[in-house]
Amino acid sequence: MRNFIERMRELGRVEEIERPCSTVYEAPRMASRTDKILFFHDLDGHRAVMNLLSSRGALAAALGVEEKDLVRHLAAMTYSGRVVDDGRLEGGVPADLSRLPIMKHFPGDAGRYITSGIVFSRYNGVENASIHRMMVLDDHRVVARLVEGRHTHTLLKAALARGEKLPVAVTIGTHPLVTFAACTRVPEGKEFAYAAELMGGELALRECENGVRVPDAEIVLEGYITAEMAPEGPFVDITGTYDPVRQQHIIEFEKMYCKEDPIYHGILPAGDEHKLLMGAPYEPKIYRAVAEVTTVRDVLLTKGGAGYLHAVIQIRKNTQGDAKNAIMAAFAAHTSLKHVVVVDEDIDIHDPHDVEYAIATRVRGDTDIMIVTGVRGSSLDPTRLADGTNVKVGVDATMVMGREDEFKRAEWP
Ligand SMILES: C=C(C)CCOP(=O)(O)O
Ligand SMILES: [Mn+2]
Repeated sequence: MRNFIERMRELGRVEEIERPCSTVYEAPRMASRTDKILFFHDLDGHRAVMNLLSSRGALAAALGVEEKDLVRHLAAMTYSGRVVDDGRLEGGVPADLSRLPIMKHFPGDAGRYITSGIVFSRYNGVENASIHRMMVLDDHRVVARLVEGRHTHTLLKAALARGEKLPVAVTIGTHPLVTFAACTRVPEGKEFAYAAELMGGELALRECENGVRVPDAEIVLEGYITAEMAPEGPFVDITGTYDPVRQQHIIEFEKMYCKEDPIYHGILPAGDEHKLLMGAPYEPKIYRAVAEVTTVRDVLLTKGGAGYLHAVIQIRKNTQGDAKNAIMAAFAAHTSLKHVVVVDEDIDIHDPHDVEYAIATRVRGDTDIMIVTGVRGSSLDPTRLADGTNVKVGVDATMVMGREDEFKRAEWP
């Protein structure tokens, strides 16, 4: 992470905050007003960064590609990087969360939340990595939101069924591409290989005392997810609304490992970094799925759609029904997706006005809108029903094939 910050410094993308700042609302509010990296030198006495990866430009820079090639580049990945064994993680001390500048973000949040913690777990030979929001209970315990049916939850269930706890190590302050890999729903056990591939081919891992392996990080918290539960939330998540209280599992930390003068990383809920990390990993997945049914050009999860619920897909139609097939492929690739608009190649998917123009001139409400009811939607969408189902809408905003001349915008020679 330090190398990445240094590179962003050279690009003029880091704002140094030398004055003392508070972890309660002040730092989160400052992060909401810029997409530059904020480097706090005194966040309640500690060093911390926010907005580490808060623009597509930053992600492209981290990957060493042009922004316009981002989705195509990611869609070509094969989850095939190499993991290098770097021995044991040394220097652990008893866990003490009071030594970290953990923030309270919004007034109605139930407490302080770790928002960038990657939960690495290992059970029965299967390893997983994913971010979970974690509400602090005391100096060594948090309660974590584990979405049912996802990998961490599945591994936990397997451990609990055998009367065991799930060994985990939570890292804070990793290279942003490692974080990006952890935010991607890869096939089971492929997170390290994907992170290594994104990083250029290799990723070194160290093993904690409980057997869990972790990449380089500013802070590592080692412990177990237990059978014990506690109320978690309310918490402002990706939509900027309060996600309600649920009973969730408690993580008990026994040890922590810190670099010298560690740099804590806080992700602002519903901020640009959160949107990028939660949404952008689905763009290549949707790209690949749509490529199976037609010629796909580009995919974007829009900021207005909370970076997570709305997709715009640019295709070149080969047959008249292609846009509808693309809609179905997208919903299958990202089950939390709610609304999707499919456009032609002449529409700039990064320009909301252009997308609206396509909707205005290429959509007939009776034939071009697909409504799917009773499907699994995002647990974070305020319109979901209690059973988790929701309604999805697909909009075919492409020209009718064979009648292109009637839809094409006039141009000067
Ligand atoms: C941050 C959370 C709770 C992940 C949301 O996952 P989803 O319900 O699958 O959209
Ligand atoms: Mn996984």
